[in-house]
Amino acid sequence: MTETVIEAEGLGLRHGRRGGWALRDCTFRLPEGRVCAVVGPNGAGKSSLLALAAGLLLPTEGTLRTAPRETLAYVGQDKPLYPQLTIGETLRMGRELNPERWDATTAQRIVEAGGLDPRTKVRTLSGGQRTRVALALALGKRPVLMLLDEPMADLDPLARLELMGALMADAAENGTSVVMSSHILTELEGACDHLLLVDRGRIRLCGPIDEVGAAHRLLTGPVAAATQLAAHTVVESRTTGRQLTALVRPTGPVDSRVWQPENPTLEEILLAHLRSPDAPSFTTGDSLTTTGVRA
Ligand SMILES: Nc1ncnc2c1ncn2[C@@H]1O[C@H](COP(=O)(O)OP(=O)(O)OP(=O)(O)O)[C@@H](O)[C@H]1O
Repeated sequence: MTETVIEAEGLGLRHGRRGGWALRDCTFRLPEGRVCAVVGPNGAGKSSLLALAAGLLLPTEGTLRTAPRETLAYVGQDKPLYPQLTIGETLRMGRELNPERWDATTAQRIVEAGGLDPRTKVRTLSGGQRTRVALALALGKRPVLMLLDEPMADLDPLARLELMGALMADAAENGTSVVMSSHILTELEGACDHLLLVDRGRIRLCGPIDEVGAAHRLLTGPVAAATQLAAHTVVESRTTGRQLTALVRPTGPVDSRVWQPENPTLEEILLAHLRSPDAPSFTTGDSLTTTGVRA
């Protein structure tokens, strides 16, 4: 079994004593070397989870273990950079703070690809340009685990493609584990191989994207045969006249004389779970087994 970069057990977080639970009962593990999409609606708990993983917040209950702090890179939504420094000075600071691991070539390449002059002050940069510098700084650290909170939100489509490509190439070349959040699945689909769906503070889906896809079927058949579905885990079912369409996790063979099975898209799987808050969660075996986080 591969090493683990994040392991949560019974993880819960309240923001402040009187706040509600931003996360509750979260148990999962993320194997090393994956590019994981953390998706979920606004307010689901994605940023809270990433901030916990980055060590910026402490759990209210349960545990969260990650790779050692000095091997993490975190880019939050607010992209904390020093506004009075130039881009060049920012990268030099990155090098000084990470003398052992700093990869100047990669950091510079990311900055140059955006046509940015290293003499430019950070405070004069646009939101998307700041994101680019923050990602250059994060990649330059040559981290074991990159935690990116909505990294693509303020990038134009070209910059998004280019930076996503750079991130993926880096992850593939160096085996970097990447965890990035978005509330727009299409932004991450294709780039990620692992999925974590967070909804109302709970983990609803967790596992390799291909396994999550393979575990679900979209069945269409007569309403009269609805009772047959009880043999499976029904995530969502909808009727149109006499026809029933259900997203299920089959627990055995499906009678193909009665049901027309299709492979749902990932978006269909996510939306069905979000529309059905009481549907059971799905976590692949490998996402639950405890192995201990790499020291
Ligand atoms: N500093 C804070 N103080 C109090 N409550 C907070 C704080 N930060 C987040 N919350 C609450 O915690 C819950 C989870 O918020 P979080 O920011 O983690 O969600 P999110 O999935 O990242 O949302 P979005 O997609 O909108 O960024 C929300 O109910 C939010 O109101």
